[in-house]
Amino acid sequence: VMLKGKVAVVTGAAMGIGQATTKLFLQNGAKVALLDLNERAGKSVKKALDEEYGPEKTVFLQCNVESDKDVKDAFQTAVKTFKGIDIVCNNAGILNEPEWEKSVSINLTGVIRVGFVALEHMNKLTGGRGGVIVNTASLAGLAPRPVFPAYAATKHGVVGFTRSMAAASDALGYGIRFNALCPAGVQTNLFDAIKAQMGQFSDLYYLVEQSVQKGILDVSQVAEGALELATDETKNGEALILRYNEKKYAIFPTL
Ligand SMILES: NC(=O)C1=CN([C@@H]2O[C@H](COP(=O)(O)OP(=O)(O)OC[C@H]3O[C@@H](n4cnc5c(N)ncnc54)[C@H](O)[C@@H]3O)[C@@H](O)[C@H]2O)C=CC1
Ligand SMILES: CCCCCC(=O)/C=C/C=C\C/C=C\C/C=C\CCCC(=O)O
Repeated sequence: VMLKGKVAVVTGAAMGIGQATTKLFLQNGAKVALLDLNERAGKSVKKALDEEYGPEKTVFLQCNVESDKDVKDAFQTAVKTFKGIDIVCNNAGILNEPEWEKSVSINLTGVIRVGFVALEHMNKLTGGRGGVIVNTASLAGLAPRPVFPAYAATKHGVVGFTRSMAAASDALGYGIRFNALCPAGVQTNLFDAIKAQMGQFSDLYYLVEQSVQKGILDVSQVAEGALELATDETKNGEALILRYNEKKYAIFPTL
């Protein structure tokens, strides 16, 4: 129970990596506010979690990370319900090359929006109790990926935002750690829909097939990575790379 007494907010919590992270955090004693656009899936997950952990451990809040009002309202309700926030998993994301502007809006603008709203509540300088923000980027945030360039751009943005906020937090004394999770392919709905979502790059689908042949991650492995970044107090401004049978921290050039 590494998270006893802690309160977490997870975006994109209704499915995939967000749902697995929510479950692992609950198993470790945290209370979790589940934020997701998909109300039906969110309510159904909440119902299942109520049976396993008790209704007081979670709250589901419908929230579109593209909406300032939704995000502010959801954080306010989470703080009121659980008396503060210690951990935020900024995880909601899509992969849709034809709708690249929407991808930027959710994957990058949404992560920045949620990060800044979280900061208002968690910043030690303004009455918060500090904590940690784990942003779900991707391996596509660290290396070029011809199979989905716009998605890769959003994820590079997430890594850059995370590392910059970590440095700002250090310099200003927010008491908040910022880390990025960088997984390779993970078995989720997003992964299953990949070919159609590649749009004009779908001729490169064979590269995805080649990569997948080596193996693909389970959501539980990514959730373990999120837990490590959330609990290891020595990690700030780090990017944790998760690949099939491999886990390591990214080494960045000092410029
Ligand atoms: N599946 C994979 O291979 C990998 C996924 N990732 C990243 O992990 C994160 C989670 O992805 P998965 O679990 O695979 O996807 P998923 O599609 O299984 O789940 C994503 C969740 O985010 C929610 N969501 C989508 N747009 C939203 C919005 N505007 N506001 C609030 N919630 C929204 C969805 O309703 C869904 O519940 C994403 O950021 C994705 O880019 C990173 C590396 C690999
Ligand atoms: C290796 C990049 C992993 C990016 C993972 C991600 O964020 C979403 C992936 C969704 C589906 C595809 C899954 C695995 C294979 C992905 C990319 C293969 C890249 C091949 C290449 O660019 O050479």
